[in-house]
Amino acid sequence: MATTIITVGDPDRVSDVTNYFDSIECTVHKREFKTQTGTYKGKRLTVISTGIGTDNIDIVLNELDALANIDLNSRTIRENHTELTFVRIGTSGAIQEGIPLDSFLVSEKAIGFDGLLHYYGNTDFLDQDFSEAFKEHTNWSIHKSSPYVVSGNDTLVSTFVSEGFLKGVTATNVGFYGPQGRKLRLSLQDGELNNKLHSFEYKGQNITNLEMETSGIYGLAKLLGHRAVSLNAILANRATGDFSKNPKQTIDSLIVKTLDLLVDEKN
Ligand SMILES: O=P(O)(O)O[C@H]1O[C@H](CO)[C@@H](O)[C@H]1O
Ligand SMILES: O=c1cc[nH]c(=O)[nH]1
Repeated sequence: MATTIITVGDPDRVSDVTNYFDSIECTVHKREFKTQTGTYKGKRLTVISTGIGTDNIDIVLNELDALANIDLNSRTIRENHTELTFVRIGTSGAIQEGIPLDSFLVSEKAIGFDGLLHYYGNTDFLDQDFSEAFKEHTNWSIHKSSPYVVSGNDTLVSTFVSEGFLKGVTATNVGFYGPQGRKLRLSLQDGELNNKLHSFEYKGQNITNLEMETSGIYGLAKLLGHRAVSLNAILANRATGDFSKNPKQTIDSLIVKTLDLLVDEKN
């Protein structure tokens, strides 16, 4: 495993990334988790698919951390901590009209509706004032997990912002349909939720986009002493109802841009 790890949702996206590599040294595939390690322009990288959702992120981040920081023979924590860098290359839907289709957005923060972080201790880094303001604004049902707010790695976020990525607050949802306000045959507990996300503002920050992994990645990376950044290819704009006409091309350009930026990165 390399110390810089690209996570993607879709197992097929792993080879979309590694097709650009100079060489691939290993491939492993089990369930939705496909992993390839190789080099791109001389930089060693691991690419892993996580499938969908923070429940899978819990498995992926804990197990990759274990490979780096636990001696699996003696089952003891290694004395010297190895810091990993996680870079999510994912897709997302914007909820503000001003975010163009096919743009790239780096998540400065995530607001997680998934509840994963509440199962861990030592989460003092969560922004409680932000989540309290959000719960009040949305009249959040007590039957749902309590939202939590967590930041990405500042240095990594700045690197991508300086390369023209938009910056935003990403809502990590616990599902794709009801939790993201999509209606097929079922009615919603709060049909106004996406409008409330759209109108929410806290200290000049708006919620910008929806996806399903970032809060778990940011939260576990902080707990485990790693760096993380989440990059979103904006394929839908839920506020305008528009969808990308070239999703494959947009994801591909995000992959190439990210790989080139990672070559210049420190780890
Ligand atoms: O394209 P990926 O990386 O899977 O990301 C987004 O797409 C999936 C939902 O379609 C969720 O995993 C969401 O986070
Ligand atoms: O709207 C979207 C697009 C991609 N992934 C999501 O979870 N939501």
